[in-house]
Amino acid sequence: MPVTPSVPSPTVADRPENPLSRSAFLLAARGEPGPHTPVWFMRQAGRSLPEYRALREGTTMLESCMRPDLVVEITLQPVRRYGVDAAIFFSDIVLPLKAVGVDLEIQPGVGPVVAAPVRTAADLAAVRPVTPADVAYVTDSVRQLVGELGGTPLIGFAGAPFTVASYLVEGGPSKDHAKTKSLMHADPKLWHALADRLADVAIAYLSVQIEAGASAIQLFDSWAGALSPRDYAEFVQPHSAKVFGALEQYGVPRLHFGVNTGELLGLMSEAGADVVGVDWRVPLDEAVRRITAAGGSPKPVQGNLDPALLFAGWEAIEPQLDRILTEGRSAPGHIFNLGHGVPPNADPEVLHKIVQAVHAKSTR
Ligand SMILES: Cc1c2[nH]c(c1CCC(=O)O)Cc1[nH]c(c(CCC(=O)O)c1C)Cc1[nH]c(c(CCC(=O)O)c1C)Cc1[nH]c(c(C)c1CCC(=O)O)C2
Repeated sequence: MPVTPSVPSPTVADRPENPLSRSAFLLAARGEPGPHTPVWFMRQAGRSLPEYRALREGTTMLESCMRPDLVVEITLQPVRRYGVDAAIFFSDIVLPLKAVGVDLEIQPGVGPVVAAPVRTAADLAAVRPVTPADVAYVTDSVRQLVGELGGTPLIGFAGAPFTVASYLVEGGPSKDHAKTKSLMHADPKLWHALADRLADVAIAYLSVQIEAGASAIQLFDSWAGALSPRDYAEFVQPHSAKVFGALEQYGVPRLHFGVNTGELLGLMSEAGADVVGVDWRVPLDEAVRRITAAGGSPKPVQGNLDPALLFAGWEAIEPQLDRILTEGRSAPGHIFNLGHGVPPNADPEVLHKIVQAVHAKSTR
């Protein structure tokens, strides 16, 4: 019986002369031993950094994403300040929709708002995958970044079909995702057409980033935790699996993350992730058990400090780092991260201290 490799095939980053071949992040993502436990933070670039706020002054979020000078500088800011083991490309999950003409904006403090929500088959015509020509600024930005980052890998990313569909169907952020779930059940044919289209959007956008030099990708299904395992398996998993399947050819590690996905970890792993992101609700050793119980082999995991702990003081944070590092050892690889994004009011000093402490505590 053919055995499916659990780690991607070797890429250029594996050649010894490439500084990325020694990247702690890429080694952990492949389940191989490295110099220390790598750290990066979701939303490490952004409002928690004064240098970000200064640079963004007078430019909207989406305009910033289209200017390589800003994208490069904003992506590098947290790498310089924190010494994290990976950079994440500065963009947004709705950028590829904006790039093909979907009328939307990102409202400060609110999130993506869509002028004409997608609720009928006719509305779907507005949504198509990007071509490299639609996002030449992404290729430019990634190429420049890869040149500047040297031995620090760049993570490309996209929104997963469910999370992006939620913004399109609801018209903006939603707590209960009621319109999206209603559409799924009331008109499964339209739902599957929309999710399939959004899988193609993610594939196209991620391919552009990988072809320009991104060393890994993360598919954010931030809001998938709103679904029951049954609905996730029927309405979402096949579409996320299409994204992961299409990217397998590139051989870069594929990370997958959502919030409140404790009940879905096995299914999200099964969708084709090489690394499973875990929020703070499930300890990493238990996450590994859930991933393995789904029938797979153990996989590298990413996470999972509660972002609220950033405000609790070092005395409270440090024991949590020890606990998470210990629990993370039950996985073949552990990438330290928060359980969700850096809150805008987080203290950059605390994040810097966490990077240094995780490195010091895990150096082998
Ligand atoms: C759900 C989601 C979105 N965007 C994203 C997700 C998935 C990740 C997650 O679960 O947090 C992904 C994203 N958005 C952004 C990044 C950049 C890279 C990084 O992580 O440092 C990433 C990875 C920049 C951004 N995207 C956004 C900001 C803030 C805008 C600003 O600085 O004015 C940034 C830095 C805007 C945005 N865009 C979105 C939201 C919910 C918001 C926040 C609204 C707000 O609080 O203002 C949609």
